[in-house]
Amino acid sequence: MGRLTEAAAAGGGAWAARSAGSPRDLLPLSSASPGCAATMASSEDDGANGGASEASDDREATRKRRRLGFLATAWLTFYDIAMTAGWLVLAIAMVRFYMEKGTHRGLYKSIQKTLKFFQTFALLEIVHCLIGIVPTSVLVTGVQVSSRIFMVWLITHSIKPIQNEESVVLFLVAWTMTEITRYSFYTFSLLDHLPYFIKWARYNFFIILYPVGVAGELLTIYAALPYVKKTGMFSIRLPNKYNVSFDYYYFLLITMASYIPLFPQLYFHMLRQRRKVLHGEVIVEKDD
Ligand SMILES: CCCCCCCCCCCCC[C@@H](O)CC(=O)SCCNC(=O)CCNC(=O)[C@H](O)C(C)(C)COP(=O)(O)OP(=O)(O)OC[C@H]1O[C@@H](n2cnc3c(N)ncnc32)[C@H](O)[C@@H]1OP(=O)(O)O
Repeated sequence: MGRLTEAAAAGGGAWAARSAGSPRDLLPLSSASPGCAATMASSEDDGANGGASEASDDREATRKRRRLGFLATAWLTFYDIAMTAGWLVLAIAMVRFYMEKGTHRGLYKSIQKTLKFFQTFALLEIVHCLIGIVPTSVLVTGVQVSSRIFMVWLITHSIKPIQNEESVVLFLVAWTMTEITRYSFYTFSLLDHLPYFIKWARYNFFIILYPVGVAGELLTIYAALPYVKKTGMFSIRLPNKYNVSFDYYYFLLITMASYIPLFPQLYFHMLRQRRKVLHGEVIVEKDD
């Protein structure tokens, strides 16, 4: 499935190799890595394999924490609790706003500070991958986080006339539901008390929320196009002393087009994670 997935697989493998050292841990569990053929083995139904699978989950979690080290675990626990709380505050603020005003107009303005703070704070996820305290691929996380930062700062914050578009509500709702589930999943996993419904939600909600979020993002960028064209914002015209030109309007068109190759990679990556985590499928890598 192309480069993002390969990088994700490489990231997972590197994590296992870096942090464990036993031959079993050196096996990357993610799908197709470069030079490897992947086959599916063993499967179990959602939650059906109760006892044995939970016991092995617990052992795996304990092993993982031991590998992580106290400081990294403490930091990630703090980070995940803070992020869960931040996105929960955002969800409550959105629901309250809508119940009080009965419209989405003005919603973005009322929650923008919290949104900007917590979404920008998510840049640390790239750092977590880079320093190796989480086994996620830098590339997958980088694409995910940078597209959000781009939406928050270079689109919604910078282009005031689009802040009341319905599409903004679409991605806000999709992001908020996803992040509450995702960060609480990480928190409870680190604390070794992961309720099954959170695990289920983490690996099922995205099936709907990802396309909804992407639709919201693309429609918002689309709505921004006329304004960007008219004002020439963030564009550099020739002639200038550096002899460089940049057209934000075309940049936005290219960004929208880049969703076509990139989004399916993220989506299929999550579908594979879902099969692995919920159905216990192990992707066995075979050397060529
Ligand atoms: C400058 C212009 C840029 C323009 C770019 C244009 C690109 C366009 C394409 C991008 C489209 C994105 C659109 C998007 O913004 C829309 C939405 O988000 S809509 C809402 C729905 N979204 C989702 O569901 C997002 C899901 N995404 C994710 O879950 C992650 O972001 C992702 C990086 C994709 C997940 O990757 P992965 O599955 O590999 O990681 P895991 O979360 O499973 O983590 C792997 C293991 O690491 C542990 N981990 C990770 N982070 C933590 C943490 N903070 N604390 C503790 N542990 C952590 C995790 O538990 C896993 O461990 P294990 O495997 O042992 O269980």
